[in-house]
Amino acid sequence: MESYKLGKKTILKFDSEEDVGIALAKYTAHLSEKFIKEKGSFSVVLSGGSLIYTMRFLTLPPYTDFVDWSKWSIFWVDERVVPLDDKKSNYKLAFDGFLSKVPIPSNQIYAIKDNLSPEGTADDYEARLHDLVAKKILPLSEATGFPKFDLMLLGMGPDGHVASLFPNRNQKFEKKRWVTFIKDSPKPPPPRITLTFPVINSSSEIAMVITGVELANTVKAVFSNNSDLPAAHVSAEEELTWFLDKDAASKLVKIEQVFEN
Ligand SMILES: O=C1O[C@H](COP(=O)(O)O)[C@@H](O)[C@H](O)[C@H]1O
Repeated sequence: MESYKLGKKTILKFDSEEDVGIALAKYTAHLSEKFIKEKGSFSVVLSGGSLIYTMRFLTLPPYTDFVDWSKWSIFWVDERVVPLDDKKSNYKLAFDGFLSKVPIPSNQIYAIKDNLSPEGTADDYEARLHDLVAKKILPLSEATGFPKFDLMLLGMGPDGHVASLFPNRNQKFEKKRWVTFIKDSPKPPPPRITLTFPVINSSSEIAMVITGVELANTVKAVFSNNSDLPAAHVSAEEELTWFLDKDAASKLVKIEQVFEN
């Protein structure tokens, strides 16, 4: 594994997707222990896509035994506005691949309400976050005033999108809302909701989990000078860690060069 760190950004490069998954499980379990010790709870925000498969090692020993799952709460950085049992639902993907295998209390799993319009779904999810803030279950960032999650686990699409913030759509410019919606996502299904950049970037820790050669050009573009791709706008209050396998990192001539840009 190669590791480069500058300020709040770390890039880790692994030999294989499996090595990324093993390291991601270790990292997540370590943060779970740290946050539970510090504040008694651990809020985790999931993406959909390939991330859930890469998280598979967390559902196996030793993590199944020593992680204090009772203190976890689960949110989604984006969700497709489809029924929760639809195979396109990010909730269903996470349930089948992760949540059904670990004992996180069901009342701490914050899925969308799946019987509303995209606008209504975004409003409802935002209102529920406000409610959690009012009940002091979710803190606000002192720096930004937006909700502060402990850990956000993000993937990236080949077009450089993160969450449901796409290159040629305006949602990525949203500065006030916590949750917004999109009705014409370039990647199906078209109706989605998404946390906004001010919320994403108020997270304590963010992991960008990127594997596969099909993302190599996008990784290179994200790390190039003045990239305007959504993934280039991700930052964290404490630490942003990029987990790359060697295929995803294959177009970076030298990893340390990304810090020179
Ligand atoms: O549509 C989505 O795509 C991204 C990236 O998915 P991947 O399969 O290329 O890893 C995902 O992060 C997002 O949550 C999802 O809704």
